[in-house]
Amino acid sequence: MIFCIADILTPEELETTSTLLQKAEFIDGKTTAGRYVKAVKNNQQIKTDSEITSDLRSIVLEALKRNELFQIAARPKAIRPIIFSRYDLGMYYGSHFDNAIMGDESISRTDVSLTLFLSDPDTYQGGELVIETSLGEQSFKLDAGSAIVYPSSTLHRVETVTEGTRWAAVTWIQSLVRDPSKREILFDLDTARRSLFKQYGKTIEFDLIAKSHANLLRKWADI
Ligand SMILES: O=C(O)CCC(=O)C(=O)O
Ligand SMILES: [Fe+2]
Repeated sequence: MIFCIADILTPEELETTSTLLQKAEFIDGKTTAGRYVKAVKNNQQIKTDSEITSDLRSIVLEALKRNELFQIAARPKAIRPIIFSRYDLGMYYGSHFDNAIMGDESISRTDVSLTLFLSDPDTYQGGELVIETSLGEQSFKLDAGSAIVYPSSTLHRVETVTEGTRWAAVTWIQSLVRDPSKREILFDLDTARRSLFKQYGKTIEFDLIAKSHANLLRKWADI
């Protein structure tokens, strides 16, 4: 499933993030691209070994940790170090899929990809994230502070920016539940369980759904 998650960052966090990004140093995005992807990657990425980057990463990581929808949609086991990217006029990231395994010393599998949009969509033209799905191509350009999570197995691209600058944060998640269809079942049960509890409290129906959710999670989680 593809999820759009609104307002991951608060307006204050968004402002701090924008201020820090303006001061950050950027390098060619090709430096972190694999052999085949280099040819289609034309963007800038923040230098990772700086205090600004660790401050930016903490803000986004904290925001992801407290976001309930992100937690139940992705079921994160590990989150890769967040990359901040910048697409100026003419920049793009052509069609590609993300590496299945990432990292050197600490490696993780990429199950879910995430883009957190950091620019107001009115401030740039182009720059849509386009994902190939079974229903055809779907194009996303979200509000600043909102994120999209989608299966890392998809082909996707970032359209050329034709005006302004597109800022974004991207990362990859190894999920506790590797199979997207199993994640979807757990997501639905979790949503139903929460809604039942909110409406009727701890009823027998709530208990049965909550128990089934927990038992499937126990069956499917790879720890
Ligand atoms: O910036 C985006 O929306 C996606 C970037 C991307 O696909 C990647 O870094 O692999
Ligand atoms: Fe990608």
